Amino acid sequence: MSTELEVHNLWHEFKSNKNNNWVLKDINFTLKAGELIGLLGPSGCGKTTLLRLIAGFEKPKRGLIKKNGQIISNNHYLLSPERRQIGMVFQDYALFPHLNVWDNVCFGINKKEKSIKRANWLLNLLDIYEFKNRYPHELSGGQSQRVALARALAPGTSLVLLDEPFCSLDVEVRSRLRSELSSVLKSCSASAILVTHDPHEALAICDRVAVLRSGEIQQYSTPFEMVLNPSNDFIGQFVLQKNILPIQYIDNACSTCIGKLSVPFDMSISSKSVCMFDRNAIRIEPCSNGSFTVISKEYRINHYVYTVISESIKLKSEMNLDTSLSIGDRCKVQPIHEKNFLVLPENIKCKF
Ligand SMILES: Nc1ncnc2c1ncn2[C@@H]1O[C@H](COP(=O)(O)OP(=O)(O)OP(=O)(O)O)[C@@H](O)[C@H]1O
Repeated sequence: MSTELEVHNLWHEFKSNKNNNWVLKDINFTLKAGELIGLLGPSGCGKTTLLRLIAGFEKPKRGLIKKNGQIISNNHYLLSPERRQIGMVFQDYALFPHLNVWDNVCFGINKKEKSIKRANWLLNLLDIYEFKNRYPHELSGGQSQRVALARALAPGTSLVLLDEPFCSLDVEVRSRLRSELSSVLKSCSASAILVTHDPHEALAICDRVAVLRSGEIQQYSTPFEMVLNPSNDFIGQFVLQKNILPIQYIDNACSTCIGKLSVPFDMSISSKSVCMFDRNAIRIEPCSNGSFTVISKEYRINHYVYTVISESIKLKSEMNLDTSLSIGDRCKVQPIHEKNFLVLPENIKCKF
């Protein structure tokens, strides 16, 4: 598979930042032709900035970006956005309000027979052919986003940047559209970068996921590898929604504030080690002198998710619907020993 995009040692700051306050720090990744990669991270971590650098709206302070082997950005060269052959799809659709669906999709393409054929093919592929003559205000959110995707792909684009494209859609439309996305991209032989802050979305549909935190990539791997081998506690907590607890190895046993855990002895366990486990790997029980307090209780279809806190330790526990704890109740937390407790000896640096 050839390489569509390469990002090498990319650093970025905005002019207003005077304290060496980098918004992006030493970003490195490649995108292969036909791949869909996710750019995942919490608000403010630099996802949109990275997308804007790739699109050519900003010049990087250090490092370079290559597309199909050619440099398109470095700190003294910027190929203009319209010459990059990169399509963009935004959260708010950004359709031209005065143009109908057909004219929106055909905007910016030549009106030769081949292009017209492709535009019609895309309208059919995205199931919006019947709305060809409608204006944006006559479309639903899902239909508008389909038009935006068709418009981004119409010029024969080989790379599409999608900035939180499903954010304003309701749950059902969102899940239908995102499950169609990879097959639409494959039909067009296009690669894409999908910006999202939703770990489920990124893990569900992307071939590889880059997780950003405070401008740094924490891990770039397939979803499977991320689940199997998370590189640090941030990946465990933010991406995999796991509990994290500091551990110590005392008297041949792994000790935590919720009791001893049966994890294999590991020479590399240190004072920086943590263990990671699922919400169903602990049980909470009412206990008037327990060291934890319930701070939230959320109803899910067949269980509750409780959040309990003790000093700086916050844990989440999935409990049956017959659990009678309420917010403010004291409780104790016990590990369920048959479950998996993964030890992270120390935060490991990201792998590429
Ligand atoms: N034009 C700008 N000038 C100065 N600072 C900026 C500018 N644009 C973004 N920033 C800052 O850069 C950081 C990263 O912003 P960015 O929009 O890339 O984050 P994000 O991960 O996309 O966030 P969100 O998920 O909330 O959209 C933020 O601290 C933001 O305040």
